[in-house]
Amino acid sequence: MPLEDYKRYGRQMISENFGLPGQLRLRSARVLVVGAGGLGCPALQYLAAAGIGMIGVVDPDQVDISNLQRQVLHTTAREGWPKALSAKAAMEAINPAIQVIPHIIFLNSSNALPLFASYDLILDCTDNPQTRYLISDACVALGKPLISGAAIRYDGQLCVYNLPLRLADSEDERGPCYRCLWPVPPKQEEVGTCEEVGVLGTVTGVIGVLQAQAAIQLLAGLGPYAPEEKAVPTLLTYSALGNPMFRSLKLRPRRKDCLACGREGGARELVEEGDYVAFCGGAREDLEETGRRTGETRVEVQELQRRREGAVILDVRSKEEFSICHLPEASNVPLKTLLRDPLAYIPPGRDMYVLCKLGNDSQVAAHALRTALGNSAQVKDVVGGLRAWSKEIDITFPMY
Ligand SMILES: Nc1ncnc2c1ncn2[C@@H]1O[C@H](COP(=O)(O)OP(=O)(O)OP(=O)(O)O)[C@@H](O)[C@H]1O
Repeated sequence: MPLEDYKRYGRQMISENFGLPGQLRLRSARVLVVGAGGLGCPALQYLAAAGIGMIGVVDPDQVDISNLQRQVLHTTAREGWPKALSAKAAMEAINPAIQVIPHIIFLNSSNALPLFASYDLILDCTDNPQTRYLISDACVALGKPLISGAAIRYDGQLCVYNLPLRLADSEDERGPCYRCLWPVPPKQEEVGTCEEVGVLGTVTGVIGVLQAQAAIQLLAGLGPYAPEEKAVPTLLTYSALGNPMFRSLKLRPRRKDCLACGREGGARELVEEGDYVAFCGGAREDLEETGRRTGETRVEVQELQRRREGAVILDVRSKEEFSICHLPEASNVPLKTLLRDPLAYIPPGRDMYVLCKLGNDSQVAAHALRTALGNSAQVKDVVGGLRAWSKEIDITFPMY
């Protein structure tokens, strides 16, 4: 190990059971982080600082100002950069001795297996169920441990899937995979993104750092991952507003009937079939094909602008979002409240325009209102929501 590394890593090397062997294991490790967003940034930051020899960063997205509240490797000056390159720049500024490999690609079933093959360990720092299933299946197919994080609103989760249980010998006994725990994907309407339902930067920070911590422990063989121990797979949940904030659940062993890890070659077949979007309920834009979007019942923001005077405008965002900004004529009934009793919100005989931030929730709300009314064209939803309004009608309207 180069002389300067003794100084750089001294504080962690003197920690009990870490030593020079621990540092050398980190130095020769290859870790792949999928997603350089809210979870990926803190995870990458600590992996880089700790001296992981080779770190791959997968993300096709570009840095946006709305990312900076939590995606701590990116900067205002790097707005518009590919996140993988921005992360690389930040990580190399912390630690120039490591190798950072940016992959500016969307992970899919064609590229996952060849990409994962060159790494020892995978971190899932993404934000959508189809990618989570794909990453887990690819890890099972290649026998790689998967450190998975998730965070939304004030809550987060951490789990190490496909965990080798006996690290000292070659017996390939492993803990459950993502599909063992979640054989059925969540319903689309239950999956909220950070953009839709919000997240605190510190919450993604806690979980991302815990992912890096699990990676370091696993690679250096510390604590529950020490070679003489038998690792116990657990699901750690974190709730910033909870008491206690952390809970740890011991996981059941692998499911014998798991489609991925329950049968030889199952995971590889799943990756090769590549049916992840359909498995998770189709692309969200599929709402367009369900018949909810028709010329008669969807209007562009220009039409809302023409008809806003005297019209009933129902804004179905949360009360917090409504308090940030709203059209002066609009009244607020959050989607969840509206869905409990849609009929209660319909003004007799007047046209109603349903509005939200992006134009997704308003479709769901308008559909519920029309169904309650017996398919009336009286209820219309506004394509593109307030984002379209702020782009096309009023550029001074705040967008968040
Ligand atoms: N299949 C995938 N391949 C590579 N990266 C992915 C994939 N799916 C998601 N990601 C990345 O994971 C990251 C998740 O970050 P985060 O949850 O903070 O959301 P975001 O998309 O950056 O922000 P927001 O939801 O606020 O728009 C994103 O940068 C996204 O591009």
